Amino acid sequence: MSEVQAMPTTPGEAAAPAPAVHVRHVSKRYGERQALDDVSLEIGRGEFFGLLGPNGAGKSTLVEIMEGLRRADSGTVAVFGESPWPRNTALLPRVGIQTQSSAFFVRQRAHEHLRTVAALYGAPRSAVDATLEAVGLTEQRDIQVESLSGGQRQRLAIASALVHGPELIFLDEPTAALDPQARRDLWEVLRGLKAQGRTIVYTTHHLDEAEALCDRIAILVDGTVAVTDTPHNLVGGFKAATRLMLPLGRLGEDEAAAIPGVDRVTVQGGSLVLETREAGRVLSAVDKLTGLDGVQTRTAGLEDVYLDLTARLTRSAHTPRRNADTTEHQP
Ligand SMILES: Nc1ncnc2c1ncn2[C@@H]1O[C@H](COP(=O)(O)OP(=O)(O)OP(=O)(O)O)[C@@H](O)[C@H]1O
Repeated sequence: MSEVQAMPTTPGEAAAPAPAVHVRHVSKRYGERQALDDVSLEIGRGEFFGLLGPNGAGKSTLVEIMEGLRRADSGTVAVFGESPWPRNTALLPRVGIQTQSSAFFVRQRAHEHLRTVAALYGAPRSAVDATLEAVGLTEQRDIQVESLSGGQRQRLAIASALVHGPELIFLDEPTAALDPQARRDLWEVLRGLKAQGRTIVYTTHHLDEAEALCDRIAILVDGTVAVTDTPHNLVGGFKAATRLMLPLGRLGEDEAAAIPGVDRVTVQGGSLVLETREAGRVLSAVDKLTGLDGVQTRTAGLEDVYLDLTARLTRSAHTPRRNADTTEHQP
């Protein structure tokens, strides 16, 4: 098992600042389970980078390796040009980490907890109130951590990752326990951090979030990077069907299916859904038959790209060889 080492630099490379994170050919195995298989990616400074993938794809393992919390079996990782493993104390003030199981000083009040975290990093006390404000916890500052709601604790975990003003922030499903308004509020906080030039590595299962926030995303499937690109390019390159939604009762299913250009007709959530790759032609036919009042159209988004890609790759991975690889290890 080889150590993860700092990236070698050549004289030509020395002039350019190192990327925020550089992962090259990283693999990691837990027993028989290949959690990461030859993963390479580069995250630029100031980039908002999303890490997506189904449960068990290897996202947390990859993030923990980038954070220096876990050692890769092989490959190299560099954070601002330095190896995060073994524990690199020079990187600590530059990196903020929120995990799915963040630890708290539960007997402290929210602001005391954050003050303790700030002190550990040598951050100024003034940062405490500003960070509580940024994550929307000012009103809860005097509440004991153990009495905070799940979503409020989540926000405190995020505040703990931000309070020392790190340049690189790892957020692992930060909106998992947040209500819709708190989620949108956090988006604004994150956009503010991005505007300040900070780099954000963001793990999420919310595709709308990745589409709205991330400059680039990587989709991990079965421990390998299936694709890395901007949400815009991924959606643009995906030739998906457009869905036309008609109020029920407007057209019969058979009548709709007979319209030239309609690929599939289903009934979903009170609508007759027509899938087509010739939206203009079908819309004009629907217009002639029933008018377009109340007709909605939906084009493909990142979620469609993600579902298509992960379904295809997961299907192709479910060969006898893959099954043999995975039967012994459950999360
Ligand atoms: N400490 C461990 N020991 C054994 N197997 C592990 C360990 N940690 C993770 N695994 C396995 O490695 C694979 C990748 O897990 P990982 O947690 O990195 O995936 P993930 O993409 O973060 O999943 P999720 O979206 O569910 O959080 C899974 O099959 C998981 O069961």
